[in-house]
Amino acid sequence: MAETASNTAGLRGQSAGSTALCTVGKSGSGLTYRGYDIHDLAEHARFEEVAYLLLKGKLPNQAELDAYVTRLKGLRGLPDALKTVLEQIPADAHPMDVMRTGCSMLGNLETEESFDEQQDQSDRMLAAFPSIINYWYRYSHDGVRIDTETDDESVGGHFLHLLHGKPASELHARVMNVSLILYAEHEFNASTFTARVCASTLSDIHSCVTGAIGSLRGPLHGGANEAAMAMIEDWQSPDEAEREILGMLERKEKIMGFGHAIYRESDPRNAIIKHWSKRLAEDVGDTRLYPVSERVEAVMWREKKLFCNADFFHASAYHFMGIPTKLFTPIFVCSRLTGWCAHVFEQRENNRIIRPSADYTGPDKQEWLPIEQRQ
Ligand SMILES: CC(=O)SCCNC(=O)CCNC(=O)[C@H](O)C(C)(C)COP(=O)(O)OP(=O)(O)OC[C@H]1O[C@@H](n2cnc3c(N)ncnc32)[C@H](O)[C@@H]1OP(=O)(O)O
Ligand SMILES: O=C([O-])CC(=O)C(=O)O
Repeated sequence: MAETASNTAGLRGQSAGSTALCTVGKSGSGLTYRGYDIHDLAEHARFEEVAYLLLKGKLPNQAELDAYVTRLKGLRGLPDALKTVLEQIPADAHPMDVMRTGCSMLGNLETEESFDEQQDQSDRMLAAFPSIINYWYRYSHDGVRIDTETDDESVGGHFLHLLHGKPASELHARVMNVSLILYAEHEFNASTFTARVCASTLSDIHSCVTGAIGSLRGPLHGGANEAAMAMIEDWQSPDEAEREILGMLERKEKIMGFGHAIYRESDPRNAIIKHWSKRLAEDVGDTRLYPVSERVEAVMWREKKLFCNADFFHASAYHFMGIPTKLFTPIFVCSRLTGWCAHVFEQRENNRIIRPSADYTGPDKQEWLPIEQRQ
């Protein structure tokens, strides 16, 4: 019997292809999108500019950005057949399942007939995904059929407007903008790799994105922001949080929102979203969740030298903006969609079907047994 090659588990450290889209942790902890540093993008850019950068290959000039924002605004409406499907999905469904179904249904109604449509299809999903999730959420939870075609200038503002039924405050729109930028792209992470594998079979873009949504759903990946919130929400004080974390570490449980497959010392997105979480905590007068989060961060570093990844302070930041925990990972979808689609384009440009080999660990050759002789 062949031996398990444990050093290949999770394909860690192995190059599985090349990309011009993103660097992750190349010199310790760096993160760039097409060469632009994440700090510059989070400080100066609009998410729509970053989407343009990833999807069209360069930063837009003002006229191009204006036209792109107008274009996205015009793509927010949902076909009736999609609304009908969303209305069938129960309120207790997981919103990531709703996203997966919504994307797949959109692909049925507006099928990508040729790869020449890939840009248009990506723009459509970028504009329509906040509509899909919030149409379902508001219908199933509040019994209202919302008009998804709002006039908000940004994807993040559109999302919050649909969710709360009123335009987002300047602070909330700003934080959503930063959050969507931070989540947009991350090289060959699990969901993006899923999209690329699917693209490599020359499948359609909705299949690539639907598969990626499924990969992002899990708590070891995008689902960690939601899982982190579920972990910290009941802790009443930093001392209680410390006791609980020490207990979890003792029991060898995973602490959601910590650690990373690539970064070794820090995740550069953490300091950025942490800053905004603090601003939001001040805004809502929080004296519990933010201090609890900071203590968890300190204890994890002290005990395990494990650092917060992008997800941990997203939990408190989203919570302070009144976003229900179950909608955290769908927001990640609305952002990472841009990275997924850009990777699909890149895969298609220089395609070879992705098909690695495996080290066999099963039994040696066996004798065929007729069914009546089997135990
Ligand atoms: C947007 C994103 O997707 S970011 C990732 C979001 N996911 C999470 O936050 C879930 C919690 N974190 C994890 O499960 C992991 O850190 C992952 C999945 C992100 C990375 O997994 P790996 O690459 O296998 O982690 P890595 O090799 O660095 O693990 C080293 C050790 O630290 C431990 N460790 C890593 N993360 C954690 C954690 N969050 N809590 C407790 N222990 C951890 C591992 O169990 C491993 O211990 P071992 O050597 O005794 O088995
Ligand atoms: O890169 C990864 O492994 C996980 C991921 O998507 C991210 O951190 O944004």
